[in-house]
Amino acid sequence: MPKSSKVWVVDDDQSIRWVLERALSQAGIESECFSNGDRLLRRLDNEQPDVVISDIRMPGTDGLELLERLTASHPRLPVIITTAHSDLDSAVASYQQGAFEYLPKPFDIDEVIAVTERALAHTREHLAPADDREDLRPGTEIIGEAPAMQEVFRAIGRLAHSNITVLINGESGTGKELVARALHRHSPRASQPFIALNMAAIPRDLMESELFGHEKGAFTGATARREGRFEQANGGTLFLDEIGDMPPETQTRLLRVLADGEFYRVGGHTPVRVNVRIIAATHQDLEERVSQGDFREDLFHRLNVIRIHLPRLAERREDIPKLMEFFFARAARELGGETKVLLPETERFLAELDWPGNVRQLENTCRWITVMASGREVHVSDLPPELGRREATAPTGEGTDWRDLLSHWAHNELVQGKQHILRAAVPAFERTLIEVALQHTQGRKRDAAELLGWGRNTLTRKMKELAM
Ligand SMILES: Nc1ncnc2c1ncn2[C@@H]1O[C@H](COP(=O)(O)OP(=O)(O)OP(=O)(O)O)[C@@H](O)[C@H]1O
Repeated sequence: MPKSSKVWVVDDDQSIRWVLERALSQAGIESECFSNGDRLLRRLDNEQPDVVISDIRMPGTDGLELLERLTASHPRLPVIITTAHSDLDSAVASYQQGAFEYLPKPFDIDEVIAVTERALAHTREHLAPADDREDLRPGTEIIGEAPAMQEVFRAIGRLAHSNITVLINGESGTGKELVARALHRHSPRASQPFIALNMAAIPRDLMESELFGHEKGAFTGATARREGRFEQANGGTLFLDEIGDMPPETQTRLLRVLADGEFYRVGGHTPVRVNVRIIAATHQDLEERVSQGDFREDLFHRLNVIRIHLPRLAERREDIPKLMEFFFARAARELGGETKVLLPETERFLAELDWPGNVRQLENTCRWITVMASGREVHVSDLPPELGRREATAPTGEGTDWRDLLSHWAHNELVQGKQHILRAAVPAFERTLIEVALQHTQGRKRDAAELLGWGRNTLTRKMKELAM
């Protein structure tokens, strides 16, 4: 049986040392605390712990430096890195330098104990972690302190050395492409191309040529030979977004390429060999699509090697303020003007919304506010009307001219890059007036037409057009 195990804890914050020491002792694990990395290193000359838990930021030798020295001198010693500054970079850096685990603060004590016990078991089995370190690459700008996002960061960190196929799941606008790019940037293929392709955006009959390219004369309009995305991504990563929308015949071809590592261009007879890492994403329930016969099961299993789930924004509301701060800074840079800041009540109001468009909707809202709000501080009344801010302003609606609301709406549509906005606005405008007139006349169309200033036939025709 193993001798009594010892965990060394390094943190410059005395209260954290106290909390950890107490929690470990309650779990029956012996520990010893150090206020900085240098002390621990000195002690290491004549003694050795079974596990080290170290903070990442400390005066003197910081967590990453300590980790580097420990992995060099004691490659089998598991080091758990903790950090209050939870960001993707520290997670990835920890794993790249060989950390056993990464724990963002404030931590869940049960999790700390569970991880420590795993690390102790690891030491007992004498399994050395892989020690092929890579340089840390610069910021990836994924904001996420919520536990679910920390899981995502850990997954990216753990996958940093691999070329494995990954399937990313999550609603539209949750950051799937961003995560795919981070996976690529932290992979051995980082210096090679990253090619993104959205299956939902490509017409079905062009999909195969888009993916695999075509030879000259392969079909009408194929006036020259064209490289497909697979060839462009050779050596790098191909990100297949909305994979659930891939038509069955393309699924079959994709499966073959994944199995054989080669394909034929459309109209071609010579096989083309490629080495491409696939990262796929979908907002759909692919298992469900498989069970309905809409997605090939064998392809699903090939893609579903590692799965990363991105939660809806409403499931990580605690990240909303940080995300907004980040998007305000970006919007000010891109669109000009000052960086907006939220007043506390505005922040509270925004943190409670549902955000069906997820992070993308939040980002667009920040752009909108940057252009539209007059002061630097953002009041609830400065928010776009479709966020339902009315309840939060004067309940009577007094002082809110509908033309202001309409103009807010139109600005918002244009900021989002929409076109032909009259097509959406005019029917909505007519529908609203018709509904109100009908309410006033208890549904009598003849009278409602009168109130609107139309003939009865015009009203009937309009209602039909508007499917009312
Ligand atoms: N955690 C995050 N931190 C910072 N920016 C983010 C984050 N998540 C998403 N974004 C930003 O939000 C926008 C939408 O993200 P992205 O395109 O990655 O979403 P998606 O899930 O791929 O959407 P879709 O399925 O509609 O293509 C992008 O501008 C992205 O940079």
